[in-house]
Amino acid sequence: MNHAHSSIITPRLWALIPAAGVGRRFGATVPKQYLELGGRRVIDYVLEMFIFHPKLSGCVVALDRNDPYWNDGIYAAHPNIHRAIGGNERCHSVNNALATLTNDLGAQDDDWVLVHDAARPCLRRSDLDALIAVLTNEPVGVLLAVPVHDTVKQSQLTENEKIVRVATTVARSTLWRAYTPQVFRLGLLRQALNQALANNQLVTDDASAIELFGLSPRLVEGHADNIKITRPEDLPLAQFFLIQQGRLC
Ligand SMILES: Nc1ccn([C@@H]2O[C@H](COP(=O)(O)OP(=O)(O)OP(=O)(O)O)[C@@H](O)[C@H]2O)c(=O)n1
Ligand SMILES: C[C@](O)(CO)[C@H](O)COP(=O)(O)O
Repeated sequence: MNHAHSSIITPRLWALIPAAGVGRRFGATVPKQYLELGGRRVIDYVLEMFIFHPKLSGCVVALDRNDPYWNDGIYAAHPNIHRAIGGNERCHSVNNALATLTNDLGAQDDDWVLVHDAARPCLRRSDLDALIAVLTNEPVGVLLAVPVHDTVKQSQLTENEKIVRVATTVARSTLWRAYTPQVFRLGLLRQALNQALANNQLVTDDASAIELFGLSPRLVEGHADNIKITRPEDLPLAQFFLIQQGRLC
Protein backbone atom coordinates (compact mmCIF):
# COMPACT_ATOMS: atom_id res chain seq x y z
CA MET A 1 0.00 0.00 0.00
CA ASN A 2 1.44 3.37 -0.91
CA HIS A 3 1.50 5.43 2.31
CA ALA A 4 2.09 9.11 1.76
CA HIS A 5 4.97 10.09 3.94
CA SER A 6 3.58 12.55 6.46
CA SER A 7 6.01 15.39 6.94
CA ILE A 8 6.49 15.36 10.73
CA ILE A 9 7.91 18.75 11.69
CA THR A 10 9.83 18.67 14.94
CA PRO A 11 9.20 21.87 16.93
CA ARG A 12 12.33 23.97 17.18
CA LEU A 13 13.73 25.58 20.35
CA TRP A 14 14.65 29.27 20.42
CA ALA A 15 16.34 31.35 23.11
CA LEU A 16 14.88 34.79 23.87
CA ILE A 17 17.08 37.07 25.99
CA PRO A 18 15.46 40.21 27.46
CA ALA A 19 18.42 42.65 27.61
CA ALA A 20 16.82 46.07 27.25
CA GLY A 21 16.77 47.06 30.92
CA VAL A 22 18.64 50.05 32.38
CA GLY A 23 19.60 48.49 35.72
CA ARG A 24 18.05 51.21 37.89
CA ARG A 25 18.29 49.19 41.14
CA PHE A 26 21.95 48.45 40.45
CA GLY A 27 22.77 52.09 39.94
CA ALA A 28 25.80 51.67 37.69
CA THR A 29 26.77 53.99 34.84
CA VAL A 30 26.06 51.18 32.35
CA PRO A 31 23.15 48.71 32.32
CA LYS A 32 24.06 45.70 34.49
CA GLN A 33 24.01 43.22 31.58
CA TYR A 34 27.07 45.10 30.25
CA LEU A 35 29.00 45.18 33.52
CA GLU A 36 32.37 43.44 33.53
CA LEU A 37 32.85 40.04 35.19
CA GLY A 38 36.34 38.59 34.98
CA GLY A 39 37.23 40.48 31.81
CA ARG A 40 33.97 39.70 29.99
CA ARG A 41 30.48 41.18 30.11
CA VAL A 42 27.61 39.72 32.09
CA ILE A 43 25.58 39.19 28.90
CA ASP A 44 28.40 37.22 27.25
CA TYR A 45 28.10 34.43 29.84
CA VAL A 46 24.38 34.27 29.01
CA LEU A 47 24.72 34.31 25.22
CA GLU A 48 27.35 31.58 25.05
CA MET A 49 25.06 29.25 27.02
CA PHE A 50 22.60 29.34 24.12
CA ILE A 51 24.36 30.15 20.84
CA PHE A 52 26.60 27.07 21.19
CA HIS A 53 23.88 24.75 22.49
CA PRO A 54 23.19 21.96 19.94
CA LYS A 55 19.43 21.90 20.59
CA LEU A 56 18.77 25.58 19.98
CA SER A 57 17.85 26.91 16.55
CA GLY A 58 18.78 30.51 17.31
CA CYS A 59 18.75 33.33 19.81
CA VAL A 60 16.88 36.65 19.77
CA VAL A 61 18.08 39.44 22.07
CA ALA A 62 15.78 42.33 22.98
CA LEU A 63 17.90 45.50 23.17
CA ASP A 64 17.10 49.08 24.01
CA ARG A 65 16.36 50.97 20.82
CA ASN A 66 19.36 53.22 21.47
CA ASP A 67 21.66 50.61 23.02
CA PRO A 68 25.21 51.92 22.46
CA TYR A 69 26.96 48.93 24.07
CA TRP A 70 25.86 45.86 22.11
CA ASN A 71 28.02 46.33 19.02
CA ASP A 72 31.25 46.25 21.06
CA GLY A 73 30.42 42.77 22.34
CA ILE A 74 32.31 39.61 21.32
CA TYR A 75 29.07 38.00 20.07
CA ALA A 76 27.52 41.09 18.44
CA ALA A 77 27.94 39.69 14.93
CA HIS A 78 27.33 36.03 15.73
CA PRO A 79 25.13 34.43 13.03
CA ASN A 80 22.95 32.64 15.62
CA ILE A 81 21.96 35.94 17.27
CA HIS A 82 19.17 38.21 16.03
CA ARG A 83 18.12 41.53 17.52
CA ALA A 84 14.71 42.80 18.60
CA ILE A 85 13.74 46.20 19.96
CA GLY A 86 13.01 46.20 23.70
CA GLY A 87 10.05 47.94 25.29
CA ASN A 88 9.27 49.93 28.41
CA GLU A 89 8.94 46.87 30.62
CA ARG A 90 10.40 43.36 30.43
CA CYS A 91 7.04 41.98 29.26
CA HIS A 92 7.03 44.42 26.33
CA SER A 93 10.56 43.41 25.38
CA VAL A 94 9.63 39.74 25.45
CA ASN A 95 6.52 40.40 23.38
CA ASN A 96 8.50 42.35 20.78
CA ALA A 97 11.09 39.60 20.57
CA LEU A 98 8.36 36.99 20.06
CA ALA A 99 7.13 39.03 17.09
CA THR A 100 10.69 39.13 15.71
CA LEU A 101 10.95 35.36 16.04
CA THR A 102 7.72 34.94 14.09
CA ASN A 103 8.09 37.66 11.46
CA ASP A 104 11.83 37.69 10.83
CA LEU A 105 13.04 34.22 11.71
CA GLY A 106 10.07 32.14 10.58
CA ALA A 107 9.51 30.60 14.01
CA GLN A 108 6.26 28.63 14.24
CA ASP A 109 3.57 28.79 16.94
CA ASP A 110 4.44 25.22 17.91
CA ASP A 111 8.11 26.06 18.48
CA TRP A 112 9.40 26.33 22.04
CA VAL A 113 10.73 29.68 23.26
CA LEU A 114 13.15 29.66 26.20
CA VAL A 115 13.16 33.09 27.87
CA HIS A 116 16.22 33.83 30.02
CA ASP A 117 17.24 37.13 31.63
CA ALA A 118 20.46 38.74 30.37
CA ALA A 119 21.06 39.53 34.06
CA ARG A 120 21.35 35.84 35.03
CA PRO A 121 24.89 34.78 33.97
CA CYS A 122 25.23 31.83 36.38
CA LEU A 123 22.74 29.45 34.74
CA ARG A 124 24.21 25.95 34.82
CA ARG A 125 24.28 23.88 31.63
CA SER A 126 22.96 20.95 33.68
CA ASP A 127 19.91 22.97 34.76
CA LEU A 128 19.32 24.14 31.20
CA ASP A 129 19.50 20.57 29.87
CA ALA A 130 17.21 19.32 32.65
CA LEU A 131 14.64 21.96 31.66
CA ILE A 132 14.84 21.05 27.98
CA ALA A 133 14.55 17.35 28.78
CA VAL A 134 11.11 17.73 30.40
CA LEU A 135 9.59 19.56 27.42
CA THR A 136 8.69 16.28 25.70
CA ASN A 137 4.91 15.74 26.23
CA GLU A 138 4.75 18.89 28.43
CA PRO A 139 1.29 20.40 27.75
CA VAL A 140 1.84 23.93 29.18
CA GLY A 141 5.48 24.92 29.74
CA VAL A 142 8.18 24.91 32.41
CA LEU A 143 10.32 27.22 34.49
CA LEU A 144 13.36 26.85 36.71
CA ALA A 145 12.57 27.62 40.34
CA VAL A 146 13.98 27.14 43.83
CA PRO A 147 11.93 26.29 46.95
CA VAL A 148 11.95 29.05 49.58
CA HIS A 149 14.25 28.11 52.46
CA ASP A 150 13.74 31.14 54.70
CA THR A 151 10.76 32.01 56.82
CA VAL A 152 8.69 34.52 54.84
CA LYS A 153 6.97 37.51 56.40
CA GLN A 154 4.27 39.60 54.79
CA SER A 155 4.43 43.24 55.85
CA GLN A 156 1.41 45.27 56.79
CA LEU A 157 0.56 48.61 55.26
CA THR A 158 1.52 51.23 57.80
CA GLU A 159 0.38 54.82 57.54
CA ASN A 160 2.96 57.58 58.07
CA GLU A 161 5.39 55.20 59.68
CA LYS A 162 9.01 54.67 58.65
CA ILE A 163 8.86 51.35 60.49
CA VAL A 164 7.61 48.33 58.52
CA ARG A 165 5.89 45.69 60.66
CA VAL A 166 4.95 42.07 60.16
CA ALA A 167 1.37 41.39 59.18
CA THR A 168 1.76 37.63 59.03
CA THR A 169 4.14 34.76 58.43
CA VAL A 170 3.43 33.09 55.10
CA ALA A 171 3.38 29.28 55.02
CA ARG A 172 6.47 28.46 52.94
CA SER A 173 5.99 24.77 52.17
CA THR A 174 4.49 25.63 48.77
CA LEU A 175 6.52 28.77 48.04
CA TRP A 176 9.09 28.84 45.24
CA ARG A 177 11.32 31.58 43.84
CA ALA A 178 10.73 31.80 40.10
CA TYR A 179 13.91 31.95 38.03
CA THR A 180 14.60 31.80 34.32
CA PRO A 181 14.70 30.13 31.82
CA GLN A 182 10.97 29.91 31.40
CA VAL A 183 9.89 27.86 28.39
CA PHE A 184 6.60 28.00 26.49
CA ARG A 185 5.24 27.38 23.00
CA LEU A 186 5.64 30.57 20.97
CA GLY A 187 1.99 30.82 19.96
CA LEU A 188 0.69 30.26 23.49
CA LEU A 189 3.12 32.76 25.03
CA ARG A 190 2.27 35.41 22.42
CA GLN A 191 -1.46 34.92 23.03
CA ALA A 192 -1.09 34.98 26.81
CA LEU A 193 1.22 38.01 26.82
CA ASN A 194 -0.99 39.93 24.39
CA GLN A 195 -4.01 39.26 26.61
CA ALA A 196 -2.13 40.36 29.75
CA LEU A 197 -0.87 43.53 28.08
CA ALA A 198 -4.34 44.29 26.70
CA ASN A 199 -5.57 44.13 30.30
CA ASN A 200 -2.63 46.33 31.38
CA GLN A 201 -1.25 43.47 33.47
CA LEU A 202 2.50 44.15 33.21
CA VAL A 203 3.59 40.70 34.28
CA THR A 204 7.09 40.46 35.77
CA ASP A 205 7.73 36.99 34.41
CA ASP A 206 6.48 34.96 31.47
CA ALA A 207 4.83 32.24 33.55
CA SER A 208 2.52 34.87 35.09
CA ALA A 209 1.01 35.55 31.67
CA ILE A 210 0.40 31.84 31.18
CA GLU A 211 -1.21 31.60 34.64
CA LEU A 212 -3.47 34.58 33.87
CA PHE A 213 -4.39 32.71 30.71
CA GLY A 214 -5.68 29.93 32.99
CA LEU A 215 -2.84 27.42 32.68
CA SER A 216 -0.36 26.03 35.21
CA PRO A 217 3.32 25.84 34.22
CA ARG A 218 5.55 23.09 35.64
CA LEU A 219 8.12 24.05 38.27
CA VAL A 220 11.53 22.44 37.75
CA GLU A 221 13.92 22.75 40.68
CA GLY A 222 17.22 24.36 39.75
CA HIS A 223 20.27 25.62 41.60
CA ALA A 224 19.98 28.73 43.76
CA ASP A 225 23.20 30.15 42.29
CA ASN A 226 21.32 31.07 39.09
CA ILE A 227 20.93 34.53 40.58
CA LYS A 228 19.65 37.63 38.86
CA ILE A 229 22.09 40.52 39.15
CA THR A 230 19.81 43.22 40.55
CA ARG A 231 21.72 45.18 43.20
CA PRO A 232 25.45 45.99 43.59
CA GLU A 233 26.06 43.18 46.07
CA ASP A 234 24.94 40.64 43.44
CA LEU A 235 27.90 41.21 41.11
CA PRO A 236 30.68 39.81 43.33
CA LEU A 237 28.35 36.94 44.22
CA ALA A 238 27.86 36.13 40.54
CA GLN A 239 31.64 36.23 40.08
CA PHE A 240 32.05 33.80 42.98
CA PHE A 241 29.49 31.41 41.49
CA LEU A 242 31.09 31.55 38.02
CA ILE A 243 34.47 30.73 39.58
CA GLN A 244 32.88 27.86 41.53
CA GLN A 245 31.36 26.56 38.27
CA GLY A 246 34.75 26.74 36.57
CA ARG A 247 33.52 29.29 34.03
CA LEU A 248 35.75 32.04 35.34
CA CYS A 249 39.32 31.79 36.57
N1 LIG B 1 12.17 47.08 29.63
C1 LIG B 1 12.93 46.01 29.99
C2 LIG B 1 13.28 45.79 31.35
C3 LIG B 1 14.08 44.70 31.65
N2 LIG B 1 14.51 43.89 30.64
C4 LIG B 1 15.39 42.77 30.94
O1 LIG B 1 14.73 41.85 31.79
C5 LIG B 1 15.68 41.22 32.66
C6 LIG B 1 15.22 41.27 34.11
O2 LIG B 1 14.85 42.60 34.39
P1 LIG B 1 15.46 43.47 35.61
O3 LIG B 1 16.33 42.63 36.48
O4 LIG B 1 14.34 44.21 36.23
O5 LIG B 1 16.42 44.47 34.82
P2 LIG B 1 16.30 46.05 34.78
O6 LIG B 1 14.92 46.44 34.36
O7 LIG B 1 17.45 46.53 34.00
O8 LIG B 1 16.52 46.42 36.33
P3 LIG B 1 15.84 47.66 37.12
O9 LIG B 1 14.40 47.23 37.33
O10 LIG B 1 16.63 47.70 38.39
O11 LIG B 1 15.98 48.86 36.25
C7 LIG B 1 17.02 41.94 32.47
O12 LIG B 1 17.90 41.11 31.72
C8 LIG B 1 16.64 43.20 31.70
O13 LIG B 1 17.66 43.62 30.81
C9 LIG B 1 14.16 44.11 29.30
O14 LIG B 1 14.57 43.37 28.41
N3 LIG B 1 13.37 45.16 29.00
C1 LIG C 1 11.74 37.00 35.29
C2 LIG C 1 12.29 37.03 36.70
O1 LIG C 1 13.70 37.01 36.65
C3 LIG C 1 11.80 35.82 37.45
O2 LIG C 1 12.19 35.89 38.80
C4 LIG C 1 11.86 38.29 37.47
O3 LIG C 1 10.45 38.35 37.54
C5 LIG C 1 12.36 39.55 36.78
O4 LIG C 1 11.95 40.63 37.60
P1 LIG C 1 12.60 42.06 37.35
O5 LIG C 1 12.00 43.01 38.33
O6 LIG C 1 12.26 42.39 35.91
O7 LIG C 1 14.06 41.88 37.57
